[in-house]
Amino acid sequence: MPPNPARHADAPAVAIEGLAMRYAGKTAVDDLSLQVARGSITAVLGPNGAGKTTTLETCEGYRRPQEGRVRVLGLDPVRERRELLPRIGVMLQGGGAWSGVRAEEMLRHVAALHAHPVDHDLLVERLGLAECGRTPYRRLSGGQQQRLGLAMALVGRPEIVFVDEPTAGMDPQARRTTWELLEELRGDGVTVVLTTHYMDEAERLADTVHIIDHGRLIASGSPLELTRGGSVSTIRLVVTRPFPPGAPESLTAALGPGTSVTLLDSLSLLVTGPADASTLARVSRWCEEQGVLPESLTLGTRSLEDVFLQLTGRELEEHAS
Ligand SMILES: Nc1ncnc2c1ncn2[C@@H]1O[C@H](COP(=O)(O)OP(=O)(O)OP(=O)(O)O)[C@@H](O)[C@H]1O
Repeated sequence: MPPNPARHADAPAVAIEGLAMRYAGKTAVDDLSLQVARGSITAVLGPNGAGKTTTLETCEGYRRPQEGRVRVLGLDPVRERRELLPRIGVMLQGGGAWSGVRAEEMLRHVAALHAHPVDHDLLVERLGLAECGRTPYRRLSGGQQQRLGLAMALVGRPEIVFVDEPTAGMDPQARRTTWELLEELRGDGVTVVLTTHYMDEAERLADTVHIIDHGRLIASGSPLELTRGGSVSTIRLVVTRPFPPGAPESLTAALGPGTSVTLLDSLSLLVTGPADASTLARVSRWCEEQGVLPESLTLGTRSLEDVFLQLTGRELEEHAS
């Protein structure tokens, strides 16, 4: 059946209900439900192994949901794959191109599969691929492979693109270009679903962030909603000698209700809550009572990093590759 964008025109770009996926009995995705609005950029954020790629692969039709239901543009990605495929763009982790093929040939090949591909030369220039057009895929740098993967996802003028860790391995310039490109796509009404474990990427780009950990959705909202407006609300305490046992509990008791304390490592901890003068004074009084010498006491705005830390008790980046 030829693509018919009018079918399910009111359906969300992505609707996932109760998705569960297991590999050899090990749970990768656990009762996950989320929706993606059309024309938005949505980031699925989580550490390595959280289940991001598996979730995306069910949306792309590469994996059949073991439990639950997945719809993309109102269509079943497995049963209605032929109808859906021309309408989606997919950037796989690890590129998805044949190892011996030249970059430009690969892009032309993918373009030829689509009825109305975008201007190939424009895409090559935009993504800085001109200089490596004749280079075999396996000889491209990691960042060039990423950029080619992105070009392959976009060349077919998709209504929705799934990009798996789009800027992993890219240099800062290529990262910025990629972000601008994804923002332009949103400006043109294209829906972008990306996975990332870069907080700054999610914070900068996404209209909605879904944080997942161990296959479960643990928080959803706009970056502003999740960080409560980025108000000053964290104190990072770094000390010169390891904290005594039970330090987080004892500091929590000293600060009273409304604050939470997370031990980051043996020499640093994060206080989340009102970071006002009285909290600061109590933290330094507690240091004095415990006989620990602060090396630094830093006020900060609550970031997605802090949200993740508070929800899981772990830092995201230490899990990042
Ligand atoms: N083909 C597979 N066979 C067995 N286990 C798998 C397979 N693919 C993924 N897993 C496991 O499922 C879990 C989720 O993996 P997934 O790749 O979806 O996570 P992710 O959040 O995308 O991680 P990353 O950020 O490292 O890409 C992990 O524990 C992973 O080891």
